[in-house]
Amino acid sequence: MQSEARAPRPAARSSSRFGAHAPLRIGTRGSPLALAQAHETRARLMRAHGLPESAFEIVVIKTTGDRVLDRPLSEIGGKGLFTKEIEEALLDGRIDIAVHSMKDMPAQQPEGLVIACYLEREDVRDAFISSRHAGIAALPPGARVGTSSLRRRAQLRHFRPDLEVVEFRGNVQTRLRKLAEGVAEATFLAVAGLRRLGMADLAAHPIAPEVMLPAVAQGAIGIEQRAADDEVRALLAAIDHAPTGLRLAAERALMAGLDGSCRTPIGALAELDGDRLRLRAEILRPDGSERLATEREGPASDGAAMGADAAAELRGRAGPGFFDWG
Ligand SMILES: NCc1[nH]cc(CCC(=O)O)c1CC(=O)O
Repeated sequence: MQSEARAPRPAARSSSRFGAHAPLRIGTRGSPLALAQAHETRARLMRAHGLPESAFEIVVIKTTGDRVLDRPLSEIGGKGLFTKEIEEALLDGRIDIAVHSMKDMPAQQPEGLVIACYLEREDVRDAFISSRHAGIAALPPGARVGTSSLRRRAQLRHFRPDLEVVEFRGNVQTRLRKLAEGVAEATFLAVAGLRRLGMADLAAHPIAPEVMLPAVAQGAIGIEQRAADDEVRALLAAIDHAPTGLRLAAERALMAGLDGSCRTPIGALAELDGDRLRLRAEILRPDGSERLATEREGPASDGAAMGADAAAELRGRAGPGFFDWG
């Protein structure tokens, strides 16, 4: 392959099945954020392996979550609203890898697929977005706040029960338009998504995790592949950020232990300090009337066990019906 011969750091992959004539097919949703993440993944692979852009093909796949825009995600139900169609394409061999916002990924992947590669995690915080107010505490009594996230809704109502929450769906651009139209006084967006979209200036008011603990895996991009595809596994190993994987192992084990989905208000954040990991976790009643929080600290390699243990504690304290609307 001529292009590889020209590369500054030729990868030891002369027998690779990928190249300009058989590009590595990268599956992604078509939203601006998803495309930005797919482009970032491609750029990292190009750099790590000295490959030209023509060695990759970006394949856009429409998911149920993209198709149904008039109802809250929590109502459509089912797991993996943003991932099912993409995973089918992976299993069918129509794509070779899939780039995901890990926040939107169910705790378990279908048989035959794995996430073995994470890009370095971005800022994990939510940003408070409003043209008139500087933060949750500054909102006038009874103000309307737009969000479609059960977690953000519950956390907000826990902190400010007077506020009215209105349903806010659609991608980042749609939500900002609704805000400009005055449908609500404020909304929330992940700092990470805004940065990836080149809209970091909108994230002027990040919210401390103590006030709004982020969603499991917020700010992390994961790359899914067929479990048996060793060539892809080796290719991706060069761009894997291991500390991010350790943090997500803890948070995703927590979610699995709580049977978490879009319908359960869960916040979680694992942070590394050297080889120690600290996991903070909380669950809330959907109306925000009660919040149960816990923490674990231990060796970074024990994240999954810590997540499972924290989940068991919270499940026990919550009892049945905790996640039902009260
Ligand atoms: N649920 C949609 C979604 N999935 C990932 C992000 C942001 C980027 C990230 O957290 O990695 C967003 C938008 C948002 O919550 O503001």
